[in-house]
Amino acid sequence: MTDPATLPVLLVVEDDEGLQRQLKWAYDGYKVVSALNRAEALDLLRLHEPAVVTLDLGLPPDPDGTTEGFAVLTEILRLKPDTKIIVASGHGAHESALHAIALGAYDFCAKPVDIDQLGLIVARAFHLHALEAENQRLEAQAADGGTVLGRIITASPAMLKVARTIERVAPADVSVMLLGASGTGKELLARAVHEKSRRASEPFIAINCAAIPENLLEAELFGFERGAFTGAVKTTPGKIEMASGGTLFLDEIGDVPLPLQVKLLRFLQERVIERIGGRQTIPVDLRIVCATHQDLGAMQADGRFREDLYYRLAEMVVAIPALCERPGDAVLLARHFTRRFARELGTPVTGLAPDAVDAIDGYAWPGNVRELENRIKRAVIMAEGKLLGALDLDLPGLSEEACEAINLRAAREKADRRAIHQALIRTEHNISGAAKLLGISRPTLYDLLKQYRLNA
Ligand SMILES: Nc1ncnc2c1ncn2[C@@H]1O[C@H](COP(=O)(O)OP(=O)(O)OP(=O)(O)O)[C@@H](O)[C@H]1O
Repeated sequence: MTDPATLPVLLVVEDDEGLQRQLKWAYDGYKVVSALNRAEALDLLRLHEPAVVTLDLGLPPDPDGTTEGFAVLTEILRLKPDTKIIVASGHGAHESALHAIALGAYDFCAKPVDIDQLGLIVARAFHLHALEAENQRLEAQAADGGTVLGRIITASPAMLKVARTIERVAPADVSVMLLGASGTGKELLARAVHEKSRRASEPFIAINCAAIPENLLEAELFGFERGAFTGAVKTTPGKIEMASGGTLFLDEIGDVPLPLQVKLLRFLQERVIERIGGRQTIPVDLRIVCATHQDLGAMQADGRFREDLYYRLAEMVVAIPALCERPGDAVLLARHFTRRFARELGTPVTGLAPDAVDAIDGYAWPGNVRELENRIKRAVIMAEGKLLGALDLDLPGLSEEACEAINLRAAREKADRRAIHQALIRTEHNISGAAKLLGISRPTLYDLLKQYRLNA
């Protein structure tokens, strides 16, 4: 049996002792405490801080009117504004209801009270209260502990460690190499390095080496003199020169072709450049931050990346965990993006429905924060209700049936997927470790991964 001390407290304010007793026995999922009048009600409010109160409007000294009931309503909300108050009254039910709601009551129930109907309203009120409390907690976290380095949202120890490293490294003017999959926030962290450095008031210039065709990358980086090649109609400084004094962020450094790696190395050794077609050497003082999702170690081994360049670029190496390795962050970020896009796009969406929270928590996010951001944006645009549901997110493999467990088999599968996902995260995708955590054999885990089409 559940320990009554751990049950949520429901305060019943009711001067009819018979009804009071009836309510007390009707709801066995709560610890019901009862008050006969205003003084008792406020004492119990202070003592238990109940999330939900049912309030009879006809209380002494005005048992046939509503004045005392409204006074209690106002007083409870003044003391604890998040309390969900369900008002019950038989006196001029309709006007009383409207007035009570206007004063801040959560809902209304006409007398004579239908115990089952009131039970449903009470259950919904507790649920809503819990959701709001969780939202507030996460908001507070996001506004305080949840945001690091200015705008990076995280509550995961692995990412907080990254942020601390960046904070320590930023003022030191060493080159920084960020390692991480696409969408993990590499550019955001590169900006943080810049903003926390003595170069913060100078330019931050980013260039994605993978997005620019090989034959144009040199001109983009080093600039060119007028007439240097066909189409070079005017002298144009390159990104290196533009970043002078500040920070140059070379994204996808692994995509820089070998001849250009040589040129880049020379620049890093001598700190001067020559524009294409130019004869003048131009000194440039800047800091380099680079990033890649590729295995530069393997690329060095087979001669695709120069070792000497690697050591110039990687005075400090920071590995960024994938989103699925930051437990809790996906939901935290999803709430942040929901609020942001709802505000920016002017839609009435206010948050995430519980099934969306579950789906976000259980999905592997192969595209990391960028994928999450895009899915939330689309969902905010497309959503019909105030809360984003799991289906609005359009996650692969999440069909209508999967959202709502319609039977025991579906519920089991959902639970299995979740447990496997969490075990893989906790063991850093070590199959033996995950199988051990789950209390199953390796072959069984492989079977389940195959059955549920999960990535190891
Ligand atoms: N921890 C975070 N908090 C808030 N926003 C984030 C966080 N991480 C990433 N973002 C946002 O997610 C998007 C992708 O991040 P970013 O561009 O920094 O990733 P990236 O690793 O450089 O991606 P890519 O390799 O695809 O260029 C950006 O809009 C960024 O602002």
